[in-house]
Amino acid sequence: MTLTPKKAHDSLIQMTELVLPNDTNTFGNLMGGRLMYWMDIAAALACMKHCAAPVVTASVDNISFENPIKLGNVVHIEAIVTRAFTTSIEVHMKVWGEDPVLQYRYKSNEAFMTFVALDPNGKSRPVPPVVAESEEEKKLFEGALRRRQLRLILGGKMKPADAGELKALFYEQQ
Ligand SMILES: CCCCCCCCCCCCCCCC(=O)SCCNC(=O)CCNC(=O)[C@H](O)C(C)(C)COP(=O)(O)OP(=O)(O)OC[C@H]1O[C@@H](n2cnc3c(N)ncnc32)[C@H](O)[C@@H]1OP(=O)(O)O
Repeated sequence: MTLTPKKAHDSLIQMTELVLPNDTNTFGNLMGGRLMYWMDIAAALACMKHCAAPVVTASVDNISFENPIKLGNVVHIEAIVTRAFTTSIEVHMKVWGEDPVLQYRYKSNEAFMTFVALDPNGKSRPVPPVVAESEEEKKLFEGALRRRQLRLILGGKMKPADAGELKALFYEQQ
């Protein structure tokens, strides 16, 4: 089956949330788990925009929380697909906090998640290729193959010996 390629930019999701008391820990900061929940939804919506099918989260790459987000601050999440493989799609997310009174933004974190598209029987189904246009989209597209190999090795789905893209980074061609 040949699927029509779609622009990365057309998948963009911008989500805004307000940090309320029920979202925070005892320090008055947004709980990491609540942020990951919002990121999961934003990323899934970007994937669904891309592939027009239900998706499930297959994996979440490393997430580092650079700055706490305070009670009463705003969370901005941008999610965009970077590359599609056969049935899976990688999504890149950027997260900022914002003080809505003092009106400044600060970076919270960045992350990659991978989703798999499902057919009506719950089986994985093919997804359209991604067309990367901007310099940033091209850079993300280009790195996606290496990130995929790394996460499949860590997830026990690929043997390190088969990770050609990663090996090319570390070994010179003979
Ligand atoms: C009633 C209808 C409503 C419809 C309207 C829906 C509305 C919806 C709104 C959604 C908004 C919220 C969305 C939240 C989404 C969740 O939170 S979903 C819940 C959490 N996730 C899960 O439960 C998923 C559980 N895992 C699985 O089902 C299966 O392991 C998976 C992910 C489908 C993969 O299955 P598998 O048999 O291992 O598949 P396999 O054929 O080997 O590989 C398929 C693809 O998965 C990739 N893959 C497998 N493992 C990994 C891994 N660890 N890392 C990366 N990729 C992997 C493979 O590389 C392969 O990719 P391609 O090479 O085809 O591109």
